[in-house]
This record gives sequence, structure tokens and C-alpha cells, in this order.
Amino acid sequence: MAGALRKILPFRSAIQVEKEDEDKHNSFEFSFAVVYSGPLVTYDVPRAVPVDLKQIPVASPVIGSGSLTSDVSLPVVQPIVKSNRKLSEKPNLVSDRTVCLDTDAVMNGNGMPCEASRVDDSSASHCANDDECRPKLSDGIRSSGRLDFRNGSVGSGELPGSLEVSELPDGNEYAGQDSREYMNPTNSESIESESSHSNSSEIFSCQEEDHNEEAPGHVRKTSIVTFRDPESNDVVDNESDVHDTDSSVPGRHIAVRRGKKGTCYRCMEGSRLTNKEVCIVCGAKYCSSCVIRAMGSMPEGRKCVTCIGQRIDESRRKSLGKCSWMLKHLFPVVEVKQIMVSERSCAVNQLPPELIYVNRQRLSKQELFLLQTCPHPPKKLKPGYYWYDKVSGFWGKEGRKPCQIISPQLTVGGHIQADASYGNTNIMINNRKITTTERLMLRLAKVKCEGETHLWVSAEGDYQEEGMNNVKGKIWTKAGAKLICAVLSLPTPPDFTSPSAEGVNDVMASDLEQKTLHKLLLVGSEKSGTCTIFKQAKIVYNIPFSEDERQSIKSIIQCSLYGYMGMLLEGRERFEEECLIDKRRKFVHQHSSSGQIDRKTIYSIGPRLKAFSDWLLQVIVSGNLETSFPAGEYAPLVEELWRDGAFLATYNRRNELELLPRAATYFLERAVEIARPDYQPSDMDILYAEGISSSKGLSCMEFSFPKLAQDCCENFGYQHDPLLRYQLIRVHPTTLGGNCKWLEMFEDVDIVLFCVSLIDYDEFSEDNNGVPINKMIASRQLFERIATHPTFEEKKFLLILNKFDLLEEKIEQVPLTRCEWFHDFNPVMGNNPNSSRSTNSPLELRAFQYIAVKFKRLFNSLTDRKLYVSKCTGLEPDNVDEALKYAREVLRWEQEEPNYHNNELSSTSIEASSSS
Ligand SMILES: Nc1nc2c(ncn2[C@@H]2O[C@H](COP(=O)(O)OP(=O)(O)OP(=O)(O)O)[C@@H](O)[C@H]2O)c(=O)[nH]1
Ligand SMILES: [Mg+2]
Repeated sequence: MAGALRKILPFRSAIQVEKEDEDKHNSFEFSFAVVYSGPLVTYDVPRAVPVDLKQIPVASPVIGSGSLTSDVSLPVVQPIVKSNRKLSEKPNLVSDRTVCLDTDAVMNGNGMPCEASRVDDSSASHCANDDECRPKLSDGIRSSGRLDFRNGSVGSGELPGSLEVSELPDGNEYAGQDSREYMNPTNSESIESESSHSNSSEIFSCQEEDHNEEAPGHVRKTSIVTFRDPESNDVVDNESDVHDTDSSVPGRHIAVRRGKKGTCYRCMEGSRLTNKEVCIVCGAKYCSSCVIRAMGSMPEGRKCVTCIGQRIDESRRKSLGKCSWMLKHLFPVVEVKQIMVSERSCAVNQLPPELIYVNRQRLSKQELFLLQTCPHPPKKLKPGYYWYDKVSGFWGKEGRKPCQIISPQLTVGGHIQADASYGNTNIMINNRKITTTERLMLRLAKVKCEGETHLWVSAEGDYQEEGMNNVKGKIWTKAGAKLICAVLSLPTPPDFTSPSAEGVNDVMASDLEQKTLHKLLLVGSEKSGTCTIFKQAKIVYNIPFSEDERQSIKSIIQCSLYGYMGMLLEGRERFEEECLIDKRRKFVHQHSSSGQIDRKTIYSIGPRLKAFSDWLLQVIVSGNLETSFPAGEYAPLVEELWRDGAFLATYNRRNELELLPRAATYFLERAVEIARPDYQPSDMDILYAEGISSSKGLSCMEFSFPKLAQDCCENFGYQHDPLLRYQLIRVHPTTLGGNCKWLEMFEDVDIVLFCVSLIDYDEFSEDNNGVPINKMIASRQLFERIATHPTFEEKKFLLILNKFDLLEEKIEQVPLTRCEWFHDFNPVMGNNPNSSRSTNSPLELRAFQYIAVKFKRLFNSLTDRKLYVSKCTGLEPDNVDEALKYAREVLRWEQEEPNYHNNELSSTSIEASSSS
């Protein structure tokens, strides 16, 4: 019978098994009907129809068929057989749902040697060639594109049931995809189900784990095949109940907790709060009383004794060599150091090259070595798929924008693919389609790349167009390039050592990874005060303005000064004209006959200054102010003007000049000093200046809140964490493009600070079509666009209502109802000392609260979320500090919401609780 059964097992026919004794392992159970010879029964007994074995079709091996090459995989349907093997039995083995019929990767179903069968991790150490012995981890795909074992953890046993042979398309791309998904543990299920659909039978499904008891509390992770009932499609045999999410490390022990959740894996005592040390292989956690017994002398770092010699759990790689509190208390310093050194440096704990793909090609040992030892290696390299532009050194994760610039020209991995970073622009850099973020960076840095562009970019950042033989420029010397990269989370070259030209501190940048960085995006409509708040924050948090910024601001201030003087000179002409008209009227009245009148008035200037005035006004009208004033050249003329009585008389009437901004007085009073070539702007000058740097649209600074004594008492028990860093990114609305399309570049910001000028309610600007629009309404429209932008779906929003000082002045003269949106502002003012605080509070404060609630309701109706609001005067350092600290609190509430909800109050802020 056994022989007959063997005959109907196509598996045996398909693959020749050499050793007869292997049969013993095929301990399948079969049931057969026998002739009934018991007592007579009155009811019908179903009859078993005899089967003629010869009539059962049997698969036979295909030998030397011309139509089949060794590359072809065929689906083989296996008989349904149930294995009764118990969990506790030593497993024989393992299989997988896919198998290659290639000669060098023969499926081992009956103990036949195959490449994969040699890779049981326990046998790895016995292999001479580590590469050969090592399991083909996590992908069974070879560079040929053929299928291999999907899970390398194939043991040298036999198939406990049957096999499924499937066929997948050839080709690297597919191969990359398949194995890529497989590396992602969460995807393994979907791969499985997809595959089972594509195969001839739905009665099998693969389970990745089999728990083969190895040591107390440990199981070995392997693969088994389970079976489905053909009728019900239910799994009829599921031998495992533990799922190791890290499918990339076959054969690795995984710990099984025997006690309750949170207890020590050895003594089964303690709770979640008990301090524990974790095994970097199996994840078992031991309390301080058990750790030494469980881990011994730790020759390979923190591993259970039974896990020594095994690969680490890749998800724990980042903790390698980082000593824990417990070890420090258990061992002397020297010993702890030794353990940590061993943990980091022992061979078995090193990154396995076969788990790293560069440009869709698996790395060899040598390539990995080259990558790790080059002058600028990838940071925090871990198993995964990467792309590498060998020409420029750009390096990134498959499907992502670049994250680093590493040493160029390394011979690692394959050729870069056009879709390596899944870019969807029509710009190619060194044969890679770049991402929209990179395109934005190029545009902001003014690298010309319109339409279909193919650029070649060298490691130094020189770029040229394809087919052209001339370098068009250097990306890294473009104004603002580094700043823009910092804002957009794009890398800059590692040897880029120019001083923090645009305000991003280099030292900080390198430390960035170790610290928690919160990104705050500051945006608002034109002239709302974002730039002032940004500069104020720099001053408050002691972030020095770089030399470039100071130079840039110096010329902005000097240009503005000439602009203000132009306005005064224009006013002088008007005043002179008015004076002359008046004089003429008086003259006619007095002399009643024609004659010569004295054209000289108190507003008249001499010919030299008149020529300068005419020329200046002409320059302003032509819009060439910025280019026409080499620093300091006209300083003597400015001095002369300020000695001139006519000019001073005009200056005294400056309030009548509507176009002259308020900030002008600040600079005009020091005009002579500012016009000089050696002028150096003070921090206050910088604050009052219009703008900050040449890259007008985008500014970025990194800072941390200084620790203040009163922080703990005033700021809701705030615990100062010096490692918490913040990045303030200020972006001008024009930089966001039509419909704020560039907003998606700021997907990684943590909070949006939207700035509104409180005095905009009666002012008008022009919309895109040149139609006048109330500036408050324009602000609201921008707010609506940003609040509802998909990029900010989950983001916190803090509204900064700015220019409160100006509101104080204005609200007395201009009613808030001037803006149609505020038509129902009707404050009941009370002088009664007994009435509530709100009716006694000043008008400007109530106007602020009213506007805040308007925005809160709007935000809530649009997003169903809370809007936080802060009152601010951008020119006041304390106000800006308070607004940014409020943003910090909001972020903190987000993380620890239950603990902090009671603390949503802030003296100058309208809290979420008051919304709606
Ligand atoms: N009095 C007063 N003036 C302010 C305040 N905030 C900003 N300003 C002034 O308002 C003007 C516009 O402020 P900016 O900071 O340049 O505004 P912006 O949002 O950068 O607007 P753009 O210039 O369009 O980029 C400047 O002259 C500032 O000095 C404030 O709180 N109080
Ligand atoms: Mg400005």
C-alpha cells in the first residue's frame, strides 16, 4: 500500500528522492475502506467503490523536454494530506509556497539537498562560506529574477504535506517588488493571498511560523504549510499561534512569554513598571534579578544564552551599543563598556548585506563594506531598499526623496532607475525622475528647469543640461539653496561648510537626528507680520543673524530709506506747489495786477538737491530702486538733504503723507547714519526692516526654548527638555503658488501658525483679478485654503492675531463693523465696576476676542477640530515668545492630551475650550 501511495504522490515523481530511509519521515496517515463483515444492519450503509490504482493519473517527471527550459516553473497540485505531527516533535521541515525548478535551487520536499535547505540558522555556523550558508533572507528572488524560496528559513527536513509551485513573472522589477513587499512584514499576508489566487489551487495557504521549541521560552521561527479544507476553505491545521512580525530574520529565536503581560520572561514576576533588559535577538525581557542568569557574560551583547550566535532582531539595531540603566547598575563601568563594544562589533551582529538593496540589487559583503567605510557613509543604514545616484552622491530610500548625500562613485548596487524615488515630475537628474519637493527646491533656488529637463549634476553640485557641454551653475552656491533644503527636508552636501548663510546652524543640522525636532510653519497673508515675528523669534532665542542676512538686510534698509526719502521729496513738491498756489492767490489779492511773484517757499530746495530729488523720484517710478543704489554712494547727498530746511519742514508734516509707513520714522531719524557705507544694522533695525533675506519667500531657523526659572510655575509645570528643538519656517503666501499647491511640501510640519493682522478689517488689497478685496476677507480665504488643505488634515493650528498695538489705536477711530464679516460686533461697554469682567475689558480686547471666536467657529465648521488662538504684537519680544510657547504647549497637549487638557489657558490666548 505504501508503495502504491508513493506512486500517486506526484511530488515524489517530480523530484527524485534518493534515500529510501527518508520515507520514514513521510509519516502520513491514510484511511481506507475495508469490506464490512460485522452483524447485519437494517439501514443503508454507504458503499466504498473500489479504486483502480492504474486509472489514477500520475504526474511524471519532465526530462529534457525541448519545450521546457529550466527557467520554467509549473504549478503542481498536490494531494490533500493531513499531517498529525505535534508541535513538540522536532520538525522536519519546512517549505514554502513557491519553489524554483531551477537546478541550483531545487525544492527540497523530501529531504533533498537544496540551497535553501542549507540555511537553517543553526547550521549556518557550520558552513565554510557564510554567504552560501546564509539564508536568502526575506526575498527568495535572485538577481536572475527567478523564484527561490520565499522564506530562507527552510530546514533540512521534509514536506509535512504538500507543496505548491507557483510561477511569477520574470524580471528584476517584479523581483524587486515582490521581495520588497516581503521585507515588509505587514504585507506578507497580502502577498500570500494574491499568490494563492494566481495559483491553481486555493486549498493551501502558507503560514510563516512554526514554533519549534528550542529552549525554555523560545521558539524557532520557521515556515510551514498549512492546509485548507477544500470544501469550507477553513484552515484545518494551524500549528502556530505566535506571529513574528520581523520576517526578515529567519530561524531567529523569538521569545514566548509564559507569565502574564509585563512580567519577567524567566521568573514570571513583576509588572510593566518593572525595569527590564531586552534580548536583542528574541525580545525576551528579564528583570534585574534574572538578567545575568538569562544572559550570562554577554559575549555578543544583550542576548539570552540560547540566542548567542544568532542574528539580532533588525528592529532593535538602533539600540545596539546603547547601554541601559540596568546594566550600568549591575556591572562595573569597564565591563559594561566591554559588553557594549562586543554588542556593536561582534560579527554576527553586523548588518547582513543581503538585506540591503541598492538600486534594486542586493549588496554583497564587499559592497556593504565599501558603503560603510566610505568618507560619507549612509547614516543609520538598516535593511531595506535604497537608491543611489553614483554621480552626485544622492542617496534615498526607494520611492522617497533623497535623504542624504553620501560619497559619490561607489561601486555598489545596480544602475539607478528612472523611477527610483517614484518622482512624477518631468525633470530628470542623472537619469532619475526627481520628486516634486526637489523640483520646488530647484525652482526656489532659481535653477532653470522648465518643461522636460534632463540635468546632469556632479558631486560638487555643478549642473548642466543633457547634450550641452557647459556647466550652467552650481546648485550649492545658489542663494538660499541650503536654507530651502533645510526647510524641505532635503540633504545638503556633507562638506558644505559655508557659515550658516541663511540662518540654519550647521552644528545644529548635524545634531538634528539625535534631537526631537518640531516643525512650526508660520504663514499669513501679505503684511500680516510673519516676517517680523520670525525676526523677533531670532532675537528672543539668540539665533544670530548670519553675515549674509545682515548684508541682505542692510541693503534692504538702505533701499527702503531712499524709498522713504523719495516719498518725502514727493511730498515736498506737493507742499511747495500748495504754498505757491497760496502765495499766488495772496499776491493777486494784494496787487490786483500781474507781476513777478517770489517763487521761493519754505519747501524750496537748491538746484543740486532738486536734481537729486528728480533723479530719485524717476528711479522709484521706474522700479529700479534696488539696483540703483550702490551702498554709501549717495551718503553725502542724504546728509545735505537732512541739513536742508525745506526737507526738514516736509519731514515735520510726514503724517500727512499717507504712503509713508509707520516704520519709516524709525529709519528716517537715523537716515544719515544708515546711508553711510559702514552702517551696520542693529537687531532692532533688522526687526523694523521690511524683509529678511534675498530668498524672500522662505526663511528658516532652528531654536530651543531657553530654560527659565519661572517656566515651572508659570507654564503649567513645564519640564524643560534641552533636547527638544524647534524649527520655525516662515513662508510667504506667494511662495505657495496658486491654490497653495506647494503646501504639500510642508507635510512634515507639526503645527501651522497662521498670522492675521488685526488692523486689516478696513483695508483693501487687490485679488488675483485686480478686484479690490477687504484684507481681512482675503486673510480668511487664505486661512480656509490652508486649513482645508489635505496636507494639513491632521495638523494642529494656532492663529496668531497680530498687530494688537495698532488695533488699540485704530478701533477707537474705525469701527470693526467696517468689515462685512464682523457686521454683528456689538460690544456692550460698561463702566459699572460691578459688571462682569468682559463688559469692562477694553474695546480692543473684546474686538480681539470676537475675531478669535469668528476664526474658531470657521475652523471648526471646516475641519471639525479645535483652533488655538494667540494675541500678539510682533514688535514686542515677550509677545512673540509667549505665542511660540503657546505653540509648544499645543504640541505637548497633543502628545499627552489627557494630562494637559485642564491647562489650556494662557493669558493672551483664546483656548480651544472657548470655541463654538
Ligand atoms: N506696530 C506694529 N507693526 C507691525 C507688527 N507686526 C508687523 N508690523 C509691521 O508691519 C509691516 C509688515 O510686517 P511684515 O512682518 O513685513 O509682514 P509680512 O507678513 O512679512 O508681509 P510681507 O512683507 O508681505 O512679507 C512691517 O512694517 C512691520 O514692521 C506689530 O505687531 N505692530
Ligand atoms: Mg514683510
